[in-house]
Amino acid sequence: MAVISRILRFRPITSCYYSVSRTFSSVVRSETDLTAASLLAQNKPLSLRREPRGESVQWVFLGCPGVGKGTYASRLSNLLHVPHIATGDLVREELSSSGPLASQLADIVNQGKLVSDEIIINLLSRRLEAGEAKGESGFILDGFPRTIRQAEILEGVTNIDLVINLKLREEALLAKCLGRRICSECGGNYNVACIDIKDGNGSPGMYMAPLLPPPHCASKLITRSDDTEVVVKERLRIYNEMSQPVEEFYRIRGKLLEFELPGGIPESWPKLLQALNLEDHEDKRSAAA
Ligand SMILES: Nc1ncnc2c1ncn2[C@@H]1O[C@H](COP(=O)(O)OP(=O)(O)O)[C@@H](O)[C@H]1O
Repeated sequence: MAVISRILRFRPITSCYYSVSRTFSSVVRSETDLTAASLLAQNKPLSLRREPRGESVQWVFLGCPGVGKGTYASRLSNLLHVPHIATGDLVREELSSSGPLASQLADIVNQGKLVSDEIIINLLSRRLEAGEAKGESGFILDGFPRTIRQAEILEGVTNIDLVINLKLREEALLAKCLGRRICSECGGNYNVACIDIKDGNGSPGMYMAPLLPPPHCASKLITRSDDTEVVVKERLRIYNEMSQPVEEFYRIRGKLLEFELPGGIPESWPKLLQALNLEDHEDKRSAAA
């Protein structure tokens, strides 16, 4: 089983093998050590040997706020039996705790800014270590990496198989974010926005039905505090500035699969499965459960 926090072996240019036991977080902290981060910073060749991890995928979802990363990452996680790890969820869990980071994080998140690489990597490594202790293998990351530095660190500690870049027409993104609702009891994600873009100027129309909650959740819906118009616009701006370069990072490494969402879940899910060569997967009907 290989997760990021396991023992990694690096082959530096001297050609002898070093065995470096590092947690993901220590890669960031110790800049002078022989780590993936420092080798990358010095432009030294790095060869990473991983232990076999069976069939578990190590995938990443990229895409603007509101595009639907959580929806499709969670469906694929059910289908492929690997954990869906959303760094936004890790940040929100920390926010709702009384931990020392909570008030510092609230200010950052409510302004639509990015949390520091160090904090996010600490949260992620804690989550990966807890998963490893439970015997998890593989992952679908959602919301990480979001900066080139995060992508370099991730690339330095493990091999990402595939990066799915979800795209949605810009007119729909803001409405999708503003329509997001969460059930305060079961945590279910819904969307009350009804996107109905008419044909025009040579572009086809697009319809995305709302994703309404079942009756027992309907009276318990809440809106994320960072899903206001001002904050969503800032998050979209920051995505374009800080996270879009991550797409290019993976494109030049031949790992990027671009996927333009053709509409809502009924149209998009089968097409995504097709693009991933999973259309014949036996569990696909239960994936949405
Ligand atoms: N990889 C990351 N790096 C820095 N900040 C992050 C990261 N992931 C999540 N966050 C913080 O958590 C917030 C919510 O993240 P997320 O739920 O992924 O939102 P979005 O809907 O914008 O994709 C972000 O606006 C940011 O403040």
